[in-house]
Amino acid sequence: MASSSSTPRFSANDVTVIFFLGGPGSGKGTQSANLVRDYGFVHLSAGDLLRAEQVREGSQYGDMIKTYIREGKIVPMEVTVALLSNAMADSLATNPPPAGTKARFLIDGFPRKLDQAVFFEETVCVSELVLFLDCPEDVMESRLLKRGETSGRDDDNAESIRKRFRTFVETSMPVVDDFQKKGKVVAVKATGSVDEVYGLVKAGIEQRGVHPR
Ligand SMILES: Nc1ncnc2c1ncn2[C@@H]1O[C@H](COP(=O)(O)OP(=O)(O)O)[C@@H](O)[C@H]1O
Ligand SMILES: O=c1ccn([C@@H]2O[C@H](COP(=O)(O)OP(=O)(O)O)[C@@H](O)[C@H]2O)c(=O)[nH]1
Ligand SMILES: [Mg+2]
Repeated sequence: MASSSSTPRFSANDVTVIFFLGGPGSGKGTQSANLVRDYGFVHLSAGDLLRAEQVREGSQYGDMIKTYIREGKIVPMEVTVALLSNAMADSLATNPPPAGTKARFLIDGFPRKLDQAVFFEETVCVSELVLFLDCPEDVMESRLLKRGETSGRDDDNAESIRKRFRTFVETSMPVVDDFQKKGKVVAVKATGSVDEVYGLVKAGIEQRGVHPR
């Protein structure tokens, strides 16, 4: 039987996609800001896009997203992949990369499940690298509880954090392990200060040929 093959919406010849993974509170959002500043990445946080969709007037997904996020569950991938794909298209239309350069997308907090990784790479774009922040749960927990004092996020509480950790171990780490087998992972120890972690991040990606822009 002929196998069906789809062409991704964006060619890896035109855009560079780096997935940015790590447990909740490992520092993805914080380090993303550094990477945007120094490497010209467009930062797309799957969680931020879902939270924006949750409160968007007229969204049919608002209640569903709210429940999934509070329970630390993974929103059905069609929703998240559509948000990411459309955000990439919007960015390319409104803020194209300098002539002769490829647009760089840093996709933060995605893919969190193996089927999302496969679906995204088949339909949107093949990734170049996976940057992984490796951080123990006790460190992530204390960061998240502190973040919860001001974030206003209804998943930054002890009960939701426990559920998010469970989802991360059971569902998201297998994605990292799969990309590891393909030789695509740059793993960084994320327990140091923000500056220390960033130093390791920079060294890791530059070793893979990603340089400041
Ligand atoms: N290296 C670090 N040391 C101490 N606190 C950190 C560090 N990196 C991030 N934080 C803080 O920890 C919390 C979680 O970081 P964040 O970047 O939002 O992580 P993630 O996006 O992976 O959940 C934030 O309040 C952030 O300010
Ligand atoms: O691809 C994704 C990314 C996020 N989420 C949901 O959004 C929440 C928050 O994700 P975010 O990346 O913002 O959390 P962080 O890791 O930064 O704390 C997750 O727990 C999930 O419920 C999801 O369903 N699919
Ligand atoms: Mg984040």
